[in-house]
Amino acid sequence: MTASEVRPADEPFDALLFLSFGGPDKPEDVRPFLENVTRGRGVPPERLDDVVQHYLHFGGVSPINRLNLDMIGALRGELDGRGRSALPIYFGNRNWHPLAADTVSSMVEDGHRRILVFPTSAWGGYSGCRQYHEDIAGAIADAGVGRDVVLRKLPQFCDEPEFRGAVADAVREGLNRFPDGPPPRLVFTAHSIPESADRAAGPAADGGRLYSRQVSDASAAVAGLVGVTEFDVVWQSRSGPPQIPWLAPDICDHLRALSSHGVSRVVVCPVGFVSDHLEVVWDLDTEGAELAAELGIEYVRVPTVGTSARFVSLVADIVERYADGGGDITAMGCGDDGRICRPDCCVPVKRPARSG
Ligand SMILES: CC1=C(CCC(=O)O)c2cc3nc(cc4[nH]c(cc5[nH]c(cc1n2)c(C)c5CCC(=O)O)c(CCC(=O)O)c4C)C(CCC(=O)O)=C3C
Ligand SMILES: [Fe+2]
Repeated sequence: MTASEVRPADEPFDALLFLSFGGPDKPEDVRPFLENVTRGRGVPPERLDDVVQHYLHFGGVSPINRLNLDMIGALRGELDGRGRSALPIYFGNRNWHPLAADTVSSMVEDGHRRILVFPTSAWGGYSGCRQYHEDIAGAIADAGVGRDVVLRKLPQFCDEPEFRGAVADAVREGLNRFPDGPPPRLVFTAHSIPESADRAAGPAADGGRLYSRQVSDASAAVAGLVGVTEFDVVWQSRSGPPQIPWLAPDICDHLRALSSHGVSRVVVCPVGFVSDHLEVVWDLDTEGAELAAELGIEYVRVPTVGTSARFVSLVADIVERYADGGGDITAMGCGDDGRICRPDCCVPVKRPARSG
Protein backbone atom coordinates (compact mmCIF):
# COMPACT_ATOMS: atom_id res chain seq x y z
CA MET A 1 0.00 0.00 0.00
CA THR A 2 1.41 3.40 -0.91
CA ALA A 3 1.24 6.33 1.44
CA SER A 4 -1.35 8.08 -0.71
CA GLU A 5 -3.77 5.21 -0.20
CA VAL A 6 -3.84 5.73 3.53
CA ARG A 7 -5.96 8.71 4.36
CA PRO A 8 -4.71 10.12 7.64
CA ALA A 9 -7.41 10.84 10.20
CA ASP A 10 -8.35 14.49 10.21
CA GLU A 11 -7.83 16.80 13.13
CA PRO A 12 -10.39 16.46 15.90
CA PHE A 13 -13.45 18.69 15.99
CA ASP A 14 -13.91 21.26 18.72
CA ALA A 15 -17.63 22.12 18.61
CA LEU A 16 -21.00 20.92 17.36
CA LEU A 17 -23.62 22.96 15.53
CA PHE A 18 -27.14 21.56 15.96
CA LEU A 19 -28.75 22.82 12.75
CA SER A 20 -32.50 22.85 12.31
CA PHE A 21 -35.40 24.37 10.43
CA GLY A 22 -36.43 27.11 12.86
CA GLY A 23 -39.87 28.40 13.73
CA PRO A 24 -41.57 31.49 15.17
CA ASP A 25 -41.41 32.27 18.89
CA LYS A 26 -44.21 34.86 18.89
CA PRO A 27 -47.12 35.93 16.68
CA GLU A 28 -45.20 38.82 15.07
CA ASP A 29 -42.56 36.33 13.92
CA VAL A 30 -44.99 34.17 11.94
CA ARG A 31 -45.15 36.16 8.67
CA PRO A 32 -41.44 36.99 8.45
CA PHE A 33 -40.58 33.38 9.29
CA LEU A 34 -42.87 32.10 6.52
CA GLU A 35 -41.38 34.61 4.11
CA ASN A 36 -37.96 33.18 4.87
CA VAL A 37 -39.19 29.61 4.32
CA THR A 38 -40.96 30.25 1.05
CA ARG A 39 -38.83 32.96 -0.60
CA GLY A 40 -38.62 32.09 -4.31
CA ARG A 41 -40.31 28.73 -3.83
CA GLY A 42 -43.64 29.26 -5.59
CA VAL A 43 -45.90 28.63 -2.59
CA PRO A 44 -49.31 30.20 -3.33
CA PRO A 45 -50.31 33.16 -1.10
CA GLU A 46 -53.57 31.39 -0.11
CA ARG A 47 -51.56 28.50 1.27
CA LEU A 48 -49.39 30.93 3.26
CA ASP A 49 -52.49 32.56 4.75
CA ASP A 50 -53.65 29.10 5.88
CA VAL A 51 -50.29 28.27 7.40
CA VAL A 52 -50.26 31.59 9.29
CA GLN A 53 -53.51 30.42 10.91
CA HIS A 54 -51.93 27.08 11.87
CA TYR A 55 -49.20 28.91 13.76
CA LEU A 56 -51.64 31.40 15.30
CA HIS A 57 -53.75 28.47 16.49
CA PHE A 58 -50.80 27.72 18.78
CA GLY A 59 -50.40 31.33 19.89
CA GLY A 60 -47.91 32.12 17.11
CA VAL A 61 -45.31 29.91 18.78
CA SER A 62 -43.90 26.87 17.01
CA PRO A 63 -42.91 24.08 19.37
CA ILE A 64 -39.81 23.41 17.28
CA ASN A 65 -37.32 25.67 19.06
CA ARG A 66 -38.17 24.36 22.52
CA LEU A 67 -38.06 20.78 21.21
CA ASN A 68 -34.66 21.34 19.66
CA LEU A 69 -33.37 22.89 22.89
CA ASP A 70 -34.70 19.85 24.77
CA MET A 71 -32.84 17.55 22.36
CA ILE A 72 -29.69 19.62 22.75
CA GLY A 73 -30.03 19.37 26.56
CA ALA A 74 -30.42 15.59 26.35
CA LEU A 75 -27.48 15.30 23.95
CA ARG A 76 -25.37 17.48 26.27
CA GLY A 77 -26.07 15.03 29.11
CA GLU A 78 -25.26 12.05 26.90
CA LEU A 79 -21.99 13.52 25.63
CA ASP A 80 -20.96 14.55 29.16
CA GLY A 81 -21.62 10.99 30.29
CA ARG A 82 -19.24 9.80 27.57
CA GLY A 83 -16.46 12.14 28.69
CA ARG A 84 -17.13 14.64 25.90
CA SER A 85 -17.92 17.68 28.00
CA ALA A 86 -15.26 19.62 26.10
CA LEU A 87 -17.41 19.54 22.95
CA PRO A 88 -19.82 22.49 23.20
CA ILE A 89 -23.15 22.35 21.36
CA TYR A 90 -24.49 25.44 19.60
CA PHE A 91 -27.93 25.93 18.07
CA GLY A 92 -28.67 27.49 14.68
CA ASN A 93 -31.47 27.41 12.11
CA ARG A 94 -32.24 27.82 8.43
CA ASN A 95 -35.32 30.02 8.70
CA TRP A 96 -35.49 31.68 12.10
CA HIS A 97 -33.47 32.89 15.06
CA PRO A 98 -30.99 31.86 16.16
CA LEU A 99 -30.00 31.88 12.48
CA ALA A 100 -27.16 29.60 11.40
CA ALA A 101 -25.01 32.52 10.22
CA ASP A 102 -25.24 34.29 13.61
CA THR A 103 -24.45 31.08 15.44
CA VAL A 104 -21.47 30.32 13.23
CA SER A 105 -20.16 33.86 13.87
CA SER A 106 -20.37 33.28 17.62
CA MET A 107 -18.71 29.90 17.32
CA VAL A 108 -15.78 31.38 15.45
CA GLU A 109 -15.58 34.29 17.90
CA ASP A 110 -15.45 31.74 20.69
CA GLY A 111 -12.39 30.26 19.03
CA HIS A 112 -13.87 27.22 17.29
CA ARG A 113 -12.35 26.25 13.96
CA ARG A 114 -13.42 22.65 13.38
CA ILE A 115 -17.17 22.35 13.61
CA LEU A 116 -19.36 19.28 13.21
CA VAL A 117 -22.89 19.98 12.04
CA PHE A 118 -25.80 17.76 13.04
CA PRO A 119 -28.86 18.50 10.87
CA THR A 120 -32.26 17.54 12.27
CA SER A 121 -33.29 15.75 9.08
CA ALA A 122 -32.66 12.04 8.63
CA TRP A 123 -33.20 12.15 4.88
CA GLY A 124 -31.71 12.83 1.50
CA GLY A 125 -33.37 15.12 -1.00
CA TYR A 126 -33.20 18.85 -1.50
CA SER A 127 -35.16 20.03 1.58
CA GLY A 128 -33.80 17.37 3.92
CA CYS A 129 -30.16 17.34 2.88
CA ARG A 130 -28.84 19.60 0.15
CA GLN A 131 -30.59 22.67 1.54
CA TYR A 132 -28.77 22.12 4.85
CA HIS A 133 -25.50 22.17 2.88
CA GLU A 134 -26.69 25.47 1.37
CA ASP A 135 -27.44 26.75 4.87
CA ILE A 136 -23.87 25.93 5.88
CA ALA A 137 -22.39 27.58 2.79
CA GLY A 138 -24.63 30.61 3.38
CA ALA A 139 -23.61 30.83 7.02
CA ILE A 140 -19.92 30.70 6.07
CA ALA A 141 -20.45 33.51 3.55
CA ASP A 142 -22.64 35.66 5.81
CA ALA A 143 -20.45 35.19 8.85
CA GLY A 144 -17.39 35.98 6.73
CA VAL A 145 -15.39 33.20 8.35
CA GLY A 146 -11.87 32.42 7.22
CA ARG A 147 -10.65 29.45 5.24
CA ASP A 148 -9.19 27.98 8.41
CA VAL A 149 -12.71 27.11 9.61
CA VAL A 150 -14.23 23.74 8.68
CA LEU A 151 -17.92 22.88 9.01
CA ARG A 152 -18.52 19.19 8.40
CA LYS A 153 -22.13 18.14 7.95
CA LEU A 154 -22.87 14.74 9.45
CA PRO A 155 -24.50 12.18 7.14
CA GLN A 156 -28.12 11.20 6.64
CA PHE A 157 -29.20 8.86 9.42
CA CYS A 158 -32.39 7.28 8.07
CA ASP A 159 -30.62 3.96 7.49
CA GLU A 160 -29.16 3.78 11.00
CA PRO A 161 -30.50 0.70 12.81
CA GLU A 162 -30.84 2.70 16.02
CA PHE A 163 -32.96 5.35 14.30
CA ARG A 164 -35.29 2.64 13.06
CA GLY A 165 -35.18 0.98 16.47
CA ALA A 166 -36.10 4.21 18.24
CA VAL A 167 -39.03 4.75 15.87
CA ALA A 168 -40.09 1.12 16.35
CA ASP A 169 -40.10 1.53 20.15
CA ALA A 170 -42.62 4.35 19.79
CA VAL A 171 -44.73 2.45 17.25
CA ARG A 172 -44.84 -0.62 19.49
CA GLU A 173 -46.28 1.50 22.30
CA GLY A 174 -48.85 2.95 19.92
CA LEU A 175 -49.92 -0.52 18.77
CA ASN A 176 -50.16 -1.64 22.40
CA ARG A 177 -52.87 0.95 22.93
CA PHE A 178 -55.14 -1.56 21.14
CA PRO A 179 -54.66 -4.73 23.19
CA ASP A 180 -57.89 -6.39 22.06
CA GLY A 181 -60.20 -6.28 19.09
CA PRO A 182 -59.25 -5.64 15.49
CA PRO A 183 -55.58 -4.75 15.01
CA PRO A 184 -55.06 -1.12 13.96
CA ARG A 185 -53.77 -0.16 10.51
CA LEU A 186 -50.19 1.16 10.76
CA VAL A 187 -49.63 4.31 8.71
CA PHE A 188 -46.26 6.02 8.30
CA THR A 189 -46.14 9.63 7.23
CA ALA A 190 -43.47 12.09 6.08
CA HIS A 191 -43.40 15.59 4.61
CA SER A 192 -44.58 15.59 1.01
CA ILE A 193 -42.32 17.16 -1.61
CA PRO A 194 -42.99 17.91 -5.28
CA GLU A 195 -42.77 14.82 -7.50
CA SER A 196 -40.13 16.67 -9.52
CA ALA A 197 -38.03 17.19 -6.38
CA ASP A 198 -38.33 13.51 -5.54
CA ARG A 199 -37.25 12.52 -9.05
CA ALA A 200 -34.20 14.75 -8.60
CA ALA A 201 -33.40 13.38 -5.13
CA GLY A 202 -30.12 11.52 -4.75
CA PRO A 203 -27.17 11.16 -7.11
CA ALA A 204 -28.32 11.46 -10.73
CA ALA A 205 -26.59 8.14 -11.47
CA ASP A 206 -28.93 6.35 -9.04
CA GLY A 207 -32.05 7.41 -10.94
CA GLY A 208 -33.53 9.74 -8.32
CA ARG A 209 -36.37 9.19 -5.85
CA LEU A 210 -33.90 8.89 -2.98
CA TYR A 211 -36.23 10.63 -0.50
CA SER A 212 -39.35 8.54 -1.13
CA ARG A 213 -37.25 5.37 -1.28
CA GLN A 214 -35.60 6.17 2.04
CA VAL A 215 -38.94 6.92 3.71
CA SER A 216 -40.44 3.71 2.33
CA ASP A 217 -37.41 1.62 3.32
CA ALA A 218 -37.30 3.04 6.84
CA SER A 219 -41.05 2.49 7.24
CA ALA A 220 -40.77 -1.12 6.05
CA ALA A 221 -37.87 -1.72 8.42
CA VAL A 222 -39.80 -0.28 11.37
CA ALA A 223 -42.87 -2.34 10.48
CA GLY A 224 -40.63 -5.40 10.39
CA LEU A 225 -39.24 -4.60 13.84
CA VAL A 226 -42.72 -4.43 15.33
CA GLY A 227 -43.91 -7.52 13.44
CA VAL A 228 -46.46 -5.78 11.20
CA THR A 229 -46.67 -6.97 7.59
CA GLU A 230 -49.32 -4.62 6.23
CA PHE A 231 -48.77 -0.90 6.54
CA ASP A 232 -49.00 2.25 4.45
CA VAL A 233 -46.61 5.07 3.62
CA VAL A 234 -48.36 8.39 3.07
CA TRP A 235 -47.45 12.09 2.92
CA GLN A 236 -48.47 15.26 4.67
CA SER A 237 -48.14 19.05 4.73
CA ARG A 238 -48.00 19.65 0.96
CA SER A 239 -47.85 23.31 0.08
CA GLY A 240 -47.51 23.72 -3.67
CA PRO A 241 -50.17 24.97 -6.05
CA PRO A 242 -52.73 22.21 -6.77
CA GLN A 243 -51.70 21.77 -10.43
CA ILE A 244 -48.19 20.67 -9.40
CA PRO A 245 -47.98 17.00 -8.38
CA TRP A 246 -46.55 16.25 -4.95
CA LEU A 247 -45.95 12.87 -3.32
CA ALA A 248 -49.32 11.28 -2.57
CA PRO A 249 -51.57 10.08 -1.04
CA ASP A 250 -52.04 12.76 1.54
CA ILE A 251 -52.70 11.48 5.07
CA CYS A 252 -56.22 12.93 5.14
CA ASP A 253 -57.22 11.42 1.77
CA HIS A 254 -55.77 8.17 3.01
CA LEU A 255 -57.81 8.21 6.22
CA ARG A 256 -60.94 8.60 4.07
CA ALA A 257 -59.88 5.70 1.86
CA LEU A 258 -59.15 3.50 4.86
CA SER A 259 -62.51 4.37 6.37
CA SER A 260 -64.29 3.47 3.15
CA HIS A 261 -62.54 0.08 3.33
CA GLY A 262 -63.91 -0.46 6.81
CA VAL A 263 -60.75 0.34 8.78
CA SER A 264 -61.74 1.71 12.20
CA ARG A 265 -58.41 1.90 14.01
CA VAL A 266 -55.25 3.66 12.87
CA VAL A 267 -51.81 4.16 14.38
CA VAL A 268 -49.98 7.02 12.67
CA CYS A 269 -46.19 7.24 12.89
CA PRO A 270 -44.57 10.51 11.71
CA VAL A 271 -41.37 8.71 10.68
CA GLY A 272 -40.41 11.75 8.57
CA PHE A 273 -39.72 14.03 11.53
CA VAL A 274 -37.55 13.88 14.64
CA SER A 275 -39.68 16.10 16.89
CA ASP A 276 -43.35 16.89 17.52
CA HIS A 277 -43.18 20.28 15.83
CA LEU A 278 -45.95 22.16 14.07
CA GLU A 279 -46.25 19.85 11.07
CA VAL A 280 -46.99 17.09 13.58
CA VAL A 281 -49.22 18.91 16.07
CA TRP A 282 -51.21 20.68 13.34
CA ASP A 283 -51.39 18.28 10.41
CA LEU A 284 -51.62 15.08 12.45
CA ASP A 285 -52.92 15.98 15.93
CA THR A 286 -55.37 18.63 14.76
CA GLU A 287 -56.45 18.03 11.14
CA GLY A 288 -55.83 14.28 11.06
CA ALA A 289 -57.32 13.63 14.49
CA GLU A 290 -60.43 15.71 13.71
CA LEU A 291 -60.99 13.91 10.43
CA ALA A 292 -60.50 10.53 12.09
CA ALA A 293 -63.11 11.46 14.70
CA GLU A 294 -65.56 12.45 11.94
CA LEU A 295 -64.93 9.14 10.20
CA GLY A 296 -65.36 7.21 13.44
CA ILE A 297 -61.75 6.00 13.34
CA GLU A 298 -59.91 5.37 16.60
CA TYR A 299 -56.69 7.28 16.00
CA VAL A 300 -53.34 7.13 17.79
CA ARG A 301 -50.42 9.31 16.73
CA VAL A 302 -47.15 7.96 18.07
CA PRO A 303 -44.46 10.34 19.32
CA THR A 304 -41.42 11.21 17.21
CA VAL A 305 -38.00 10.00 18.41
CA GLY A 306 -37.23 13.42 20.00
CA THR A 307 -35.47 13.08 23.34
CA SER A 308 -35.89 9.30 23.62
CA ALA A 309 -32.77 7.78 25.18
CA ARG A 310 -32.27 5.56 22.14
CA PHE A 311 -32.32 8.41 19.63
CA VAL A 312 -30.18 10.71 21.75
CA SER A 313 -27.68 7.91 22.13
CA LEU A 314 -27.62 7.42 18.33
CA VAL A 315 -26.95 11.12 17.78
CA ALA A 316 -24.10 10.92 20.28
CA ASP A 317 -22.76 7.81 18.48
CA ILE A 318 -22.77 9.64 15.14
CA VAL A 319 -21.07 12.67 16.69
CA GLU A 320 -18.44 10.46 18.34
CA ARG A 321 -17.75 8.62 15.06
CA TYR A 322 -16.57 11.91 13.57
CA ALA A 323 -15.47 13.93 16.61
CA ASP A 324 -11.85 12.79 16.63
CA GLY A 325 -11.37 13.27 12.90
CA GLY A 326 -12.42 9.76 11.83
CA GLY A 327 -15.71 8.65 10.33
CA ASP A 328 -16.71 8.07 6.73
CA ILE A 329 -16.73 11.40 4.97
CA THR A 330 -18.05 9.71 1.82
CA ALA A 331 -21.28 8.71 3.60
CA MET A 332 -24.43 10.09 1.96
CA GLY A 333 -25.05 13.66 3.05
CA CYS A 334 -21.64 14.18 4.66
CA GLY A 335 -19.65 17.10 3.34
CA ASP A 336 -17.48 20.04 4.35
CA ASP A 337 -18.37 23.71 4.12
CA GLY A 338 -21.59 23.18 2.22
CA ARG A 339 -20.13 20.97 -0.49
CA ILE A 340 -22.60 18.27 -1.56
CA CYS A 341 -21.61 14.64 -1.18
CA ARG A 342 -22.09 13.42 -4.78
CA PRO A 343 -22.06 15.10 -8.16
CA ASP A 344 -25.54 16.07 -9.35
CA CYS A 345 -27.09 15.08 -6.04
CA CYS A 346 -30.53 16.47 -5.07
CA VAL A 347 -30.25 19.25 -7.63
CA PRO A 348 -32.87 21.90 -6.82
CA VAL A 349 -35.74 21.84 -9.27
CA LYS A 350 -36.57 25.10 -10.97
CA ARG A 351 -39.74 26.45 -9.36
CA PRO A 352 -42.63 27.77 -11.39
CA ALA A 353 -42.69 31.56 -11.29
CA ARG A 354 -45.45 32.90 -9.03
CA SER A 355 -48.31 34.31 -11.06
CA GLY A 356 -48.91 38.06 -10.89
C1 LIG B 1 -38.76 17.25 3.31
C2 LIG B 1 -39.20 18.33 4.30
C3 LIG B 1 -39.04 18.31 5.68
C4 LIG B 1 -38.39 17.20 6.50
C5 LIG B 1 -36.91 17.39 6.61
C6 LIG B 1 -36.51 18.44 7.65
O1 LIG B 1 -36.96 18.33 8.79
O2 LIG B 1 -35.76 19.36 7.30
C7 LIG B 1 -39.60 19.53 6.19
C8 LIG B 1 -39.61 19.91 7.55
C9 LIG B 1 -40.27 21.03 8.09
N1 LIG B 1 -41.09 21.90 7.42
C10 LIG B 1 -41.52 22.86 8.32
C11 LIG B 1 -42.34 23.95 8.01
C12 LIG B 1 -42.66 24.37 6.73
N2 LIG B 1 -42.35 23.75 5.54
C13 LIG B 1 -42.82 24.49 4.46
C14 LIG B 1 -42.68 24.21 3.12
C15 LIG B 1 -42.03 23.09 2.56
N3 LIG B 1 -41.45 22.05 3.25
C16 LIG B 1 -40.89 21.14 2.34
C17 LIG B 1 -40.24 19.95 2.66
C18 LIG B 1 -39.86 19.55 3.96
N4 LIG B 1 -40.09 20.26 5.13
C19 LIG B 1 -41.15 21.65 1.02
C20 LIG B 1 -40.72 20.99 -0.25
C21 LIG B 1 -41.85 22.87 1.16
C22 LIG B 1 -42.32 23.79 0.07
C23 LIG B 1 -41.47 25.01 0.00
C24 LIG B 1 -40.05 24.67 -0.34
O3 LIG B 1 -39.83 24.14 -1.45
O4 LIG B 1 -39.17 24.87 0.49
C25 LIG B 1 -43.47 25.65 5.00
C26 LIG B 1 -44.09 26.76 4.14
C27 LIG B 1 -45.54 26.87 4.27
C28 LIG B 1 -46.27 25.62 3.85
O5 LIG B 1 -46.38 24.71 4.66
O6 LIG B 1 -46.74 25.61 2.73
C29 LIG B 1 -43.39 25.56 6.40
C30 LIG B 1 -43.94 26.53 7.41
C31 LIG B 1 -40.93 22.59 9.61
C32 LIG B 1 -41.10 23.45 10.87
C33 LIG B 1 -42.34 23.17 11.64
C34 LIG B 1 -42.50 24.08 12.84
O7 LIG B 1 -42.48 25.32 12.71
O8 LIG B 1 -42.63 23.55 13.95
C35 LIG B 1 -40.16 21.45 9.45
C36 LIG B 1 -39.32 20.77 10.50
FE1 LIG C 1 -41.54 21.81 5.37
